[in-house]
Amino acid sequence: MKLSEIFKDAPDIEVSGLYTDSRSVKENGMFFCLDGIMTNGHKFIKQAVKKGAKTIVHSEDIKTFLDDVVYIKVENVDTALNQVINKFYHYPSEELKVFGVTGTNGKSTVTNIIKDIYDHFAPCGYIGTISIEYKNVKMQPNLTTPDAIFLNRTLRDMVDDGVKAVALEVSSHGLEQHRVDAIDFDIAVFTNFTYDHLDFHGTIENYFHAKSKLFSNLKEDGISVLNVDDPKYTELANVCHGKVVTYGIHHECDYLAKNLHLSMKESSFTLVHKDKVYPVTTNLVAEYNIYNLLAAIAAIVESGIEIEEVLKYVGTIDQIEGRLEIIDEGQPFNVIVDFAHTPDGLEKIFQFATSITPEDSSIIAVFGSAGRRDVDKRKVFGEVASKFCDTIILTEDDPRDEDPREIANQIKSGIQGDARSIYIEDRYGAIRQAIEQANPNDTVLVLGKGDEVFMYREEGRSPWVGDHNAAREIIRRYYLGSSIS
Ligand SMILES: CC(=O)N[C@H]1[C@@H](OP(=O)(O)OP(=O)(O)OC[C@H]2O[C@@H](n3ccc(=O)[nH]c3=O)[C@H](O)[C@@H]2O)O[C@H](CO)[C@@H](O)[C@@H]1O[C@H](C)C(=O)N[C@@H](C)C(=O)N[C@H](CCC(=O)O)C(=O)O
Ligand SMILES: Nc1ncnc2c1ncn2[C@@H]1O[C@H](COP(=O)(O)OP(=O)(O)OP(=O)(O)O)[C@@H](O)[C@H]1O
Repeated sequence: MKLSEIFKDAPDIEVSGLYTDSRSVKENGMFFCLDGIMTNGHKFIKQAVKKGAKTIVHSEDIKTFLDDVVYIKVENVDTALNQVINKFYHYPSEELKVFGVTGTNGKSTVTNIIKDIYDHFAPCGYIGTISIEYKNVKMQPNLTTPDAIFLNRTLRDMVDDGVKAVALEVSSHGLEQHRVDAIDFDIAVFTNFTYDHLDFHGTIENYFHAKSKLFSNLKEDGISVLNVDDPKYTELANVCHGKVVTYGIHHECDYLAKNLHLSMKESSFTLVHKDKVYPVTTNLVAEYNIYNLLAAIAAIVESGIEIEEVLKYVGTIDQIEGRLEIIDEGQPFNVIVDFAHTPDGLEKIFQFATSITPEDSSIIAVFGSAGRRDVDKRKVFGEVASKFCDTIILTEDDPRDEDPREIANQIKSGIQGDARSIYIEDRYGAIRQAIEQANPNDTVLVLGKGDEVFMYREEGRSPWVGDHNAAREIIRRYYLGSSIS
């Protein structure tokens, strides 16, 4: 594309690509100087030019102008970037039905359910923590919500590949850092709001404000799908732009689940919508997943698909990797791998474990807490776990450059009552200990990493076998004593 097609009165030079990182700039690229947390893109103009940048978009004054480079000064580089992205990639999100899902917990689950169901009607993509997926493409993401350039390039690829809708996980970081400012959202979904990410946002108010941007910035004919049972519902409803629809279990709402029956294998409930009742049976288990399912059903129905059609597919939703993943190798006790990594997420999975574990049996939980992230939640993890668990095995979970034993001690400081806790640094060893000590009917919970097959250590991201693979292998090899196929 020509620079003159992007900026009025600019020279007629070719722009080959858009970049915010000087290290990845290519010949004839346009480099945007963003001010970040660690550093400032304005410092890397020389490097960007050396790598081939011919246009620099900046907001700060430039001391030395380099030859053969076009400098474009703007008021706000983030705003300019998002406007240019849309021109450069030809407004891809306007050609898609875009579902944006935000909230503390449940984003991956709700987006995956939306994709799973919507795919029955038209090809739907998914972008989030677990993967980036559409048609035959499946990629491992670096972030939950990708940076704006990558995100819009991917959406353009989706459109060109015939994809009609996308379910996008929208993190509070992504909202705060303008990663989704170029996206034309049709439906914005709110799951819930509890404590998380205060290391980044500083205060709970800032965290909520970041989340609420998805709804307050929605277009006039956009639709917000809100959890009526969440304490933040009213506050959020007040800032929503466009139509608001609600879902829930405990308050009157547009998509109401009543008469819940929950078991280890499936859940059923009566869905009340527009004075009609629909019996629903789903393979999703645990009450919080009823909320996730309601959010997805509401979003898809509001996007224009008949409710009767949508409900045909809720019984066979694909297992979402690492989310309440039941590991069944024939052992006489429950083993569940789950991505719970917030106090509320932990509480919810412990409640589920309590509901499936006989009173005279034990709940054994294996978990840690991430290094360099939300230090204050560690003690709370201990408090929550000790309310529900008989044995707590503390272990490493993305320690980064922190000492995992010190993190475990901070979790331990919250443990109260009779719960027994031990520390086994090696995560594989910790899972093995839990499985070897489990008695029939006990429940073993392996929490915090979900489907992740990497671990952030001091030296960076290193491979990890994955909790689900570790649990399966340990059950077969050490518990059942059979060889691995
Ligand atoms: C805290 C955070 O979100 N940081 C993101 C942010 O980094 P930053 O603001 O520190 O950027 P910076 O390093 O100061 O650099 C400023 C600018 O200079 C540029 N630069 C920098 C160095 C250089 O040599 N050349 C250069 O051009 C950078 O590309 C950037 O444009 O902008 C970067 C570029 O887009 C992101 O890669 C980076 O994500 C980091 C890697 C990250 O780990 N983010 C996590 C916390 C995150 O966003 N997580 C949420 C999900 C959370 C959840 O729900 O669990 C997510 O959406 O993934
Ligand atoms: N609706 C919910 N309410 C409370 N907890 C939930 C809910 N849905 C999922 N969880 C818990 O949170 C964990 C993470 O779920 P999920 O990956 O869907 O959330 P997320 O918001 O995408 O998290 P992240 O952005 O950190 O990946 C689950 O493994 C489960 O323990």
